[in-house]
Amino acid sequence: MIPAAGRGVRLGPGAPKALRALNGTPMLIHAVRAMAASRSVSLVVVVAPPDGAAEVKTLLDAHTLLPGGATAGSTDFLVVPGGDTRQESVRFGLDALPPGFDIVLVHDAARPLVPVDTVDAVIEAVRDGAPAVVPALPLADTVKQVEPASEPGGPEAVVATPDRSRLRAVQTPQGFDRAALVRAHETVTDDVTDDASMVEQLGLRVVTVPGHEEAFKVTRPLDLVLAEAVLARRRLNDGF
Ligand SMILES: Nc1ccn([C@@H]2O[C@H](COP(=O)(O)OP(=O)(O)OP(=O)(O)O)[C@@H](O)[C@H]2O)c(=O)n1
Ligand SMILES: C[C@](O)(CO)[C@H](O)COP(=O)(O)O
Repeated sequence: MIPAAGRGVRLGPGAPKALRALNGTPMLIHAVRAMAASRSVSLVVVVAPPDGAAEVKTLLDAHTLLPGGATAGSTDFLVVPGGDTRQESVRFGLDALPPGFDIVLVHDAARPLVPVDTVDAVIEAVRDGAPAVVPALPLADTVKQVEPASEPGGPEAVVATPDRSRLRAVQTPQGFDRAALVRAHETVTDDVTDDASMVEQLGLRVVTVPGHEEAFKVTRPLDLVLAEAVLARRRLNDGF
């Protein structure tokens, strides 16, 4: 499932983030291709901006989605309208998921360049029995815990420096046993930023697999520059 219903406020004014172009192709199309590149992915559910489902269907029809130039094959596509929060969008996607799919991957449209090996590693770990799996990377920076500033723009007091060796930055796709993910979305009411933390709240085991630096999230304007540079490098190295 690809939640793609966010506005992209941090990226600045413009179309919904997932529909903005990276080297001429909408970010969402890159993300769909990244997932469809896995032989294990047989259905992609795209959660579109609430009023953009028709536009997303048109885009999916207009682009080659599968590796090797195929336009149809073992991967099917479904588009559903999203909600006001990422959590709500994922729930709408889950509600629309047909029976017969026991493993669900949730992948941000905003991480369009995730390599297929990362996708496959997540699937493998769920198949091996983990109810929830997250790709994770060590942190490049030291992290500080702060108290909120007493006035807007004022200094924040540092209260702790967590042991960085035990912290991870997590990415998507996050992989789930479908029943665990559905239960998490039925049970957890806190507003959280990722699905794995909902499964954590059920007390189920969440494990990591190695993340990838190219699976970064396009969040701020500089990330667009980086994404286009990665695509240009791939074109040079791989010839596509
Ligand atoms: N109501 C929402 C909000 C977010 N998302 C999706 O969740 C993913 C991760 O969210 P993020 O990158 O934070 O996207 P935005 O919410 O669009 O970003 P911002 O907070 O800057 O507006 C994105 O693929 C985004 O489209 C979604 O499907 N529905
Ligand atoms: C799911 C996620 O991409 C994992 O890093 C992240 O939590 C999304 O958070 P955001 O607040 O929507 O950027």
